[in-house]
Amino acid sequence: MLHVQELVKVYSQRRVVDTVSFSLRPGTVTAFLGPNGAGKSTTLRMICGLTTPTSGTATIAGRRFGEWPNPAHVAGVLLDASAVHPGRTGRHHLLNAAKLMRLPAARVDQVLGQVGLSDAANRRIGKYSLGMRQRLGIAQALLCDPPVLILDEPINGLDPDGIRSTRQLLRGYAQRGGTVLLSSHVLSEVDQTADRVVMIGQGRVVADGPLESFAGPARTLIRTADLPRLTSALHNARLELRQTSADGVSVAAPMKQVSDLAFAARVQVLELREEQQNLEELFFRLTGGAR
Ligand SMILES: Nc1ncnc2c1ncn2[C@@H]1O[C@H](COP(=O)(O)OP(=O)(O)OP(=O)(O)O)[C@@H](O)[C@H]1O
Repeated sequence: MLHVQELVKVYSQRRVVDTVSFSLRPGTVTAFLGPNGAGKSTTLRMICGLTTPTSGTATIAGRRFGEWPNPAHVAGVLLDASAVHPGRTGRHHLLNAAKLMRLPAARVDQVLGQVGLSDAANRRIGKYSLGMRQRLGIAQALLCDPPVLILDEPINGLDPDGIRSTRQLLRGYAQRGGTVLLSSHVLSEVDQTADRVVMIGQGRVVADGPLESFAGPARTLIRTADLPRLTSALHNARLELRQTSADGVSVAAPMKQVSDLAFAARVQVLELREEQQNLEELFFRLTGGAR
């Protein structure tokens, strides 16, 4: 459905995108993940025909995106959620887009409902939060009900409710056979949304695989009123640990195991939670520390 083949972009003699290749199948959500400046947006812009590749090709359903007579029917794109007129209302903005695409006004209300913006539809975009603009951008990408969605950092700026509903929306879209490519620089943003991760660093794909293959060994953060007693119990269980604060340690074990050990050691637990996977650490692990 979407094929990226050896895409290269050189700016000022620097390869900001360096021989990037991947193919996406219908029915999947793929996260294009990498630190700031890794080359994600440039790759997405090349896929959408907004930036000319130095070499390589990107096709959607067999043709370059810009070669399709009605590209919005082939792929819905959200690259910059701030590129909207602040004086217009959300509904007005989408009605204009719908008119250009010869879609009925009723479709606008459908997509506004899909992204949870019905109540804010008649407010000026200038009064929208970043998260609301992101959702408006997703609504616009959905207007023609295209088989492919390409979204640059769509979860950035969303509140927890917005993240949850966007996840459900994208998962549902993929379950109905859609193909989603979304970029992010935060692993935890995409870990419940994506099936697959293509990770990019310094313009190169450094890893590509199912999401599960990216999860490192589970770690748990625990804070306690009696750290010496807890660390002694953790050492006895032969667990690797590192101190993170005056009263806390990070333990290389699942939360249940750490909780059981703390209980058995009879220490008072002040905080217990799974440690968030750190993208920088993950990136180092995947690249063998070479940057
Ligand atoms: N038009 C341009 N001219 C020169 N350099 C550019 C241009 N566009 C992007 N770059 C550079 O290319 C590199 C990759 O940028 P890109 O925006 O693709 O990264 P990104 O992974 O999307 O990062 P971010 O998450 O910060 O947007 C950066 O070093 C950026 O400064």
